Amino acid sequence: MIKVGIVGGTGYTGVELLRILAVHPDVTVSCITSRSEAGVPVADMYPNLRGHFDLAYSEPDPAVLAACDLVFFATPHGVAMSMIPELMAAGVRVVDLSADFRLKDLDVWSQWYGMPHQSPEWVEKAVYGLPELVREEISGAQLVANPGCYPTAILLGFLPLLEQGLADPSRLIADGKSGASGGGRQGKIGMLHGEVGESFKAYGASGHRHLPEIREVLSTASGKATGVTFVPHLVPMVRGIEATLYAELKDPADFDRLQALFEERYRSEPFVDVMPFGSHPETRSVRGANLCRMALHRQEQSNTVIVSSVIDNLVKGAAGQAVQNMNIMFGLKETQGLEAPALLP
Ligand SMILES: NC(=O)C1=CN([C@@H]2O[C@H](COP(=O)(O)OP(=O)(O)OC[C@H]3O[C@@H](n4cnc5c(N)ncnc54)[C@H](OP(=O)(O)O)[C@@H]3O)[C@@H](O)[C@H]2O)C=CC1
Ligand SMILES: CC(=O)N[C@@H](CCC(=O)OP(=O)(O)O)C(=O)O
Repeated sequence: MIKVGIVGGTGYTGVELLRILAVHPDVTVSCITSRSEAGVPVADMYPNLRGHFDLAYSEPDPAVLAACDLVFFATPHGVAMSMIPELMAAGVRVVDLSADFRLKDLDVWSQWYGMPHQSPEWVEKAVYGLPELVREEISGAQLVANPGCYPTAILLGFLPLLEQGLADPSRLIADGKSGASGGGRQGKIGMLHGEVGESFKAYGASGHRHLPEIREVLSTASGKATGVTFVPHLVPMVRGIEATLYAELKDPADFDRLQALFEERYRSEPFVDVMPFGSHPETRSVRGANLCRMALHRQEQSNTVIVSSVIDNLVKGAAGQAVQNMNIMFGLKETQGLEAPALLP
């Protein structure tokens, strides 16, 4: 059994990790932290977990975490990087759900996250945990940087086009929409039901911290500098991201082979579903599932290919992908604990 610790177990992604790990046959959760709820039994706080966990929340203790085989950080940015050197020295493997190790360029990281990096020596060694892109590297990694939620939906949709050099990499557009759980559980006025309900708005149009992450991964994957316009939106739902992606095809004749190309690219991927050409994937079709579902479109009289990509931000966009990465790191069946279909309606 893999002995797992979770730092940040009261937040949305931490509790989603617990929900998934509750039925994972190869894992025991031995430690789950919260500073504000230390001493409170997990099942008292989250009754959906009654009967699954006897644990109570505890203060983060590096000595206890160092005794785990793997630690998940489901904490705000800046927390994991302060504890990583000690855990790495103890031989613990880590999947960090925050953005601390996602960007390779430290100056760009500091510019977007507003603080100096505390573990620069581990940034280079960390592997960006998008299994559909770098599965082999993940299997040997000690530290995996779990991708951001918007980047997961956007990268999976753009990758087949850029890997094959079919689209102009300088003119990509990603229009992202997220449910409010993407903002986390800590109180923010902008996330109150009275603010989010019956409303729909763009935010971060002049630049969002996921922009450098999307740009860096696409540039590495395509071998070319990539120009992406990314605008996120907040929609009045709890879970889910829909990303509508636009790319200019260099040669319109390639439209005829795009569907086959996407199907081939993801044929052996258990967590990517390419729907029939012209479909409109819905966020509710992936709610609770570790799945990115996508579909291609061609708008009439244009060379623009449109990809609609949906994920559950808390599952394929966070906790599910983190467990997928753990499975790969420990040589388990990649789908272990992640096979449940979406909840619908
Ligand atoms: N929500 C989403 O859809 C996604 C989130 N992420 C990322 O995952 C991480 C967690 O997100 P989310 O679950 O939404 O966040 P929440 O705000 O819901 O939860 C944060 C958790 O971290 C703990 N925490 C906060 N500060 C510290 C600290 N200094 N030291 C130790 N623990 C701390 C909190 O508990 P306590 O304060 O009691 O210790 C809480 O359990 C973030 O980096 C987020 O950006 C990634 C993809 C998607
Ligand atoms: C709706 C909402 O607020 N979404 C968050 C992104 C979700 C998230 O937690 O970002 P990471 O995946 O990088 O951790 C935001 O825009 O900052």
